[in-house]
Amino acid sequence: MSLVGVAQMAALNEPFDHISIIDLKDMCNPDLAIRKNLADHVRDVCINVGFLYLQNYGIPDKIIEDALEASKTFFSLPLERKMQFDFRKTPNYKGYNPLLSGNHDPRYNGDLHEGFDIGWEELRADGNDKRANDGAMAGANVWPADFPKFRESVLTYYHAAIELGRKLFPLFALALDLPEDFFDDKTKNAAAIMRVLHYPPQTGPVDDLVVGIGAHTDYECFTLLWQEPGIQALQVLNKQNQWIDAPPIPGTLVLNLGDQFARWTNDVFKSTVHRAINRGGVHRYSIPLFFGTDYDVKLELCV
Ligand SMILES: O=C(O)CCC(=O)C(=O)O
Ligand SMILES: [Fe+2]
Repeated sequence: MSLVGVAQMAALNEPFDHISIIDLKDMCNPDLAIRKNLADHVRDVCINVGFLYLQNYGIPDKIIEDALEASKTFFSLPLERKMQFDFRKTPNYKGYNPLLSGNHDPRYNGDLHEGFDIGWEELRADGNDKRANDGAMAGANVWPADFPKFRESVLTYYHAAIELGRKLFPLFALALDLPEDFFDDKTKNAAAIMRVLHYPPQTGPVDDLVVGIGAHTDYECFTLLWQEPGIQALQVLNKQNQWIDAPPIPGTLVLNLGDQFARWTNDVFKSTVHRAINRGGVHRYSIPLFFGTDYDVKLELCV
């Protein structure tokens, strides 16, 4: 059946009420039939939901723990110190985003989170860069010089997640019935902006105009999201406009599709609206990494 046929069937389906777990253990299996079987599951979820959990994603816990620890320390610094890295003062929006500086959904009063944005950078600057730091978001990252652990830990996670993202493109290609190397020449200097986020607890009377991050879709091909265990905040909108909780599931990352894949597939793949509200009474941290292609890739219909 063609993808369009599958999409027509999907349109008849019930709105989703949960988010599936996809096990990546067979992602690089030498047997194509096994990889294809995995890709078929991915395709189904991409057409119907646009959100999934990834299991066996291959990033060691220690790398995640270190990035979390360093992020907590950074966000606990005094505001004046953090404001030295204000993203509005840096080339192409790298650095610190204070609370309420963003507003993903203009109906609300601003996003109740602070963040720190980085783009491509080699961990060791030895002149052997694996790729060029070019494209629309080119420009150096900014880092607190007296807190080297922050750069080391956050960038180590960034590179581990980039490795994972690179392996996912062939899986998406298979899911779209394309050659597995379809994205290879389109992801040489792929867009890959990562944000470390801190959501303070939302306490007091519930005000629907106050959210951690307002309802939105992501822009790129897909997002890999690590969210802090044990704290429910992320929600995903289904076809009946119901908010479905996407709680952290131990041992998984969340993956959601973005507008670039939706546009590229003529909306066969779904870029699903989501938001986060941190009403659990505790501080919450999350780390999304937004994967696009090279900035100059032409989006020609691929299904
Ligand atoms: O923090 C989260 O769970 C969601 C973050 C998000 O949706 C985003 O940064 O685009
Ligand atoms: Fe998002």
